[in-house]
Amino acid sequence: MLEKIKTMYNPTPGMLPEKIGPTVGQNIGKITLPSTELRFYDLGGQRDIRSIWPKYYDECHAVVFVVDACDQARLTENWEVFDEVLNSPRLLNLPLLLLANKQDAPTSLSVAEIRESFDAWQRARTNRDSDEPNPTPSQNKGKGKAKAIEQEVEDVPNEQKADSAWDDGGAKDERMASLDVMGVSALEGTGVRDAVNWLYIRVQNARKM
Ligand SMILES: Nc1nc2c(ncn2[C@@H]2O[C@H](COP(=O)(O)OP(=O)(O)OP(=O)(O)O)[C@@H](O)[C@H]2O)c(=O)[nH]1
Ligand SMILES: [Mg+2]
Repeated sequence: MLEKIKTMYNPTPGMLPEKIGPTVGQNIGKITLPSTELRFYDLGGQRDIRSIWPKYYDECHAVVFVVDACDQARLTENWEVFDEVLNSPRLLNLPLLLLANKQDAPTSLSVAEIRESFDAWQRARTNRDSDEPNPTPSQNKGKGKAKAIEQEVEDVPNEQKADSAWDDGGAKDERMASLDVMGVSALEGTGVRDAVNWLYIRVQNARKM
């Protein structure tokens, strides 16, 4: 994606798709637009590399999350990761764009399907969460209700506790309602200018506020 952006906006083209390997660490790119320079930090998506993402959160002005719209088998994993990004307090007020990549491929999910997949994943999680504090009578025997609830609270990982204690004033819900999803093909370049324009406008607007 970043290499395509470089090719489309810079005098020196970015790497050709066949030369691109998995991103280990970061790739940096810069494009110049009227009265603005956009600097991109492309971070690898592999599991072990994701832990470096938060190191970039304080400095960035917008986030673009690229999903492989052909890889349906990994969508659940994808949404788990995306949800973490979405809920990172340090990113909460920044422009966030979800890109459904590989729109050139016949098997790719459309923007509408990607959005629906995320919504469905969220609904399933909400249902799961509301089902959880429901121990079976045999599990509950002798413990009493209060004990059972206490146990559940203890089971919540520390990170999650901090997260739920943190009051975002409804910002998460607002973000979900206004989440922008766009279709792109990093291979063919379709949708890439729309995505860059989106970033350009949103970053400029955020600056004015
Ligand atoms: N058909 C199609 N294939 C693509 C497109 N973009 C990337 N690919 C292919 O998908 C594979 C992974 O591409 P990468 O650019 O390495 O993906 P990435 O998201 O940067 O992966 P990491 O760097 O590991 O995070 C490669 O085989 C690419 O050729 C696209 O728009 N269309
Ligand atoms: Mg990469």
